[in-house]
Amino acid sequence: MALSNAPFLKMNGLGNQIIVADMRGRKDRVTPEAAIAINARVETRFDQIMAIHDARMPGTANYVEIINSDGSRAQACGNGMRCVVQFLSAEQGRQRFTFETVAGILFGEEAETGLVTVDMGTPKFAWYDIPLAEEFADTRTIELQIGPIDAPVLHSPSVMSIGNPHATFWVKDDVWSYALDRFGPLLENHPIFPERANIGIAQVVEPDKIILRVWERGAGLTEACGTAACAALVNGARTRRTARKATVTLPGGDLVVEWQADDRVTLTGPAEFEWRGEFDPASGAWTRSKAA
Ligand SMILES: N[C@@H](CCC[C@H](N)C(=O)O)C(=O)O
Repeated sequence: MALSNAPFLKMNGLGNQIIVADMRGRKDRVTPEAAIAINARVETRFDQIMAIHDARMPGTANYVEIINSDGSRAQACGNGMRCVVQFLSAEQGRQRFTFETVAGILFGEEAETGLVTVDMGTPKFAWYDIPLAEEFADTRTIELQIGPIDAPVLHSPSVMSIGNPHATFWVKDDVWSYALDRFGPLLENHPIFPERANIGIAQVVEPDKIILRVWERGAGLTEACGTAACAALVNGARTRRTARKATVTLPGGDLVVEWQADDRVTLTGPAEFEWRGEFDPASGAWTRSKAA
């Protein structure tokens, strides 16, 4: 028997294109084929689908699954979590939520200002946790063998996991002068990253100001990436380039990231509703709702 369509909201978190799929009360999942089909249409091009399922663990509001636009599954998505918090907050009239994700238990809260803060958990630095394909005693700076690319600074990133794998490459000049569209795929798929990696190019302007561009694993160049902003701040602080709290400016705008004394990392920024529709989680066939 065919299942009914599931409702979705098209949202964005600082220009990170997000589809919030309401899978509550259902047993099925969004398939990779559906994600690829949805992304193939210009109107629904997206970076991540955040699929909200019924809670599986006591004490959590929901289980949230994350699907990249290439159909792969991700463990964490900061901008998407803010969209989920804003959707549930508007629906339920309460501001604080606890979620289960593959990356662990995360917390989110919408403030009176409309900005949303998510607690993204604790960073991991061990090579096997990121993961890397070979042992590195110190992941604050690793040397990559990349072959003859014309940007030597793109050989020595700081690497870590904030649920998902990140490499932050530090540059002293303008982040826009680097052909991230060309280097991104090469670095994302470098053999040192057995599960691929999100690639950030970061410039520290002041200890509390970072400019960042990101090539996302499974999604390519995006306007903003919340977990990459967390990685830039944490990697910046552990290499003594930045303070433990900073504004991270991405093409889509600003995020505030703090690496707290208890080791947890928080991310604050906007989330915006665009339009709603319904879709078939198996095939990706969708229609836009007439209601706003
Ligand atoms: N847009 C995200 C990150 C989404 C997941 C990432 N592409 C991955 O595969 O790890 C964010 O805001 O954090």
